[in-house]
Amino acid sequence: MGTTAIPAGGGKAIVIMGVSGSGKSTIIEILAKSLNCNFIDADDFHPQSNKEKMRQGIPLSEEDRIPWLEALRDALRDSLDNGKTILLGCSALQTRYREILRCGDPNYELGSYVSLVVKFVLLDAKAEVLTARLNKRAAEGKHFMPANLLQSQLDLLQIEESEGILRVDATLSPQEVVSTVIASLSL
Ligand SMILES: Nc1ncnc2c1ncn2[C@@H]1O[C@H](COP(=O)(O)OP(=O)(O)OP(=O)(O)O)[C@@H](O)[C@H]1O
Ligand SMILES: O=C(O)[C@H](O)[C@@H](O)[C@H](O)[C@H](O)CO
Repeated sequence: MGTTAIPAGGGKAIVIMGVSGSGKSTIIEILAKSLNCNFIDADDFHPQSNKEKMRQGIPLSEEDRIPWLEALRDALRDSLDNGKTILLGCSALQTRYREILRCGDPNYELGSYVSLVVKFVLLDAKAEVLTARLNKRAAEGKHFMPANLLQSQLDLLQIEESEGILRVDATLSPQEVVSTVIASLSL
């Protein structure tokens, strides 16, 4: 048999996406508890060189992002192959980046944007809200990502209506965001 079998057990991959400060790390932790499933924070998959670049206020390049996204795709595939639902918090700013992640689904056909198992949820908030959150987080010394990289991320964020991405208001409370995701995706 080949390697294109439908994932056993009907697991799903839910990718919580958006720019820095939108709440990906916060939401995946709470959602994972609600769904009793594993989660991956894409930050944990960055090589030290990527983190150091961001720490210095330099946006990642395509060359920095592609191997990172491919490693994340492989992690999604591993989970799905084992029939497990997995959550991923990842910026996934461009359609072509999301295409790499959709390939975690062994049956995904590139360009169709319809994967029954890899779904995207965009955490949506205005720049002012995000800047305030990032400044606060940086002041607390909690994260390597500086607020001055936010504009480069907003510039890169690309959403095509044909992708059918679920858009959720990221200014709701974390619990409300989680409840909305669960209800909207019938999880
Ligand atoms: N729904 C929310 N309401 C209010 N504050 C929030 C909400 N979600 C997250 N925050 C706060 O905003 C800050 C950024 O959240 P978080 O680190 O989860 O974002 P992120 O998208 O993972 O960011 P990055 O991509 O930079 O890692 C944190 O200080 C967090 O506590
Ligand atoms: O695509 C990117 O530039 C990266 O994923 C960044 O978004 C960071 O990982 C994240 O925002 C910091 O936590």
